[in-house]
Amino acid sequence: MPENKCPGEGVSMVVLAGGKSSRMGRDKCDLKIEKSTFLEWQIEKGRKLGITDIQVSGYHGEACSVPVTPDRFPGKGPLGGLESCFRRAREERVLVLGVDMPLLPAEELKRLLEKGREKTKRAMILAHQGKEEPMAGIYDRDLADEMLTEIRERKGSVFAFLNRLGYDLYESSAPEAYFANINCPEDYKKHIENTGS
Ligand SMILES: Nc1nc2c(ncn2[C@@H]2O[C@H](COP(=O)(O)OP(=O)(O)OP(=O)(O)O)[C@@H](O)[C@H]2O)c(=O)[nH]1
Repeated sequence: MPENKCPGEGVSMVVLAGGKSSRMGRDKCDLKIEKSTFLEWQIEKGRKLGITDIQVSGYHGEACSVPVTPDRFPGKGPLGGLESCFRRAREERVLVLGVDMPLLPAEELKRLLEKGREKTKRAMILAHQGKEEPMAGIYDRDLADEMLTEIRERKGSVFAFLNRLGYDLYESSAPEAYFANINCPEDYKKHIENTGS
């Protein structure tokens, strides 16, 4: 088979951008990194990978360069966001990326996409030094119904869902800083503001 030149071919993307941002005290999507907002910064990574079907999940703000999909069941957390977006995704596999992992480079997502082509389970998530990141993963679009069951009948925890489902890991050896979750003002100061980004 010829090598796939475009890493994002056959893949949709969902940027998770809902929730309360309660630890940050303001919407994390609107924080700045290199003159961009976190939200547009993450969307741009999908474009760089050649993904054309990109949705933003649950964003409460006004300006966004791609379609925003509201949560069908608000308050159900990230799984609720994914459930809504997966129903609209055009491709069978979906790259999921949290808005609060802005330091994860497109190159690392490219590797995840490549590894994801060999996945044996219906989801593959990124891991780093034993820490698993379900908000950076490749998921099958047809998981939407099972996600709905998880949020209707259980607590809707992403990890509980994945444990029930079974999932593959892509264990990354990239530098630790790439995996920073920017959740509170201290994280922002430490990883972005004070680094001159
Ligand atoms: N669509 C959608 N996304 C969510 C929801 N809750 C969290 N997220 C996203 O999931 C990722 C991880 O979110 P968390 O940091 O756990 O939660 P948060 O609400 O953003 O922040 P905290 O209130 O500080 O816990 C982020 O990309 C959020 O934007 C939700 O209810 N709907």
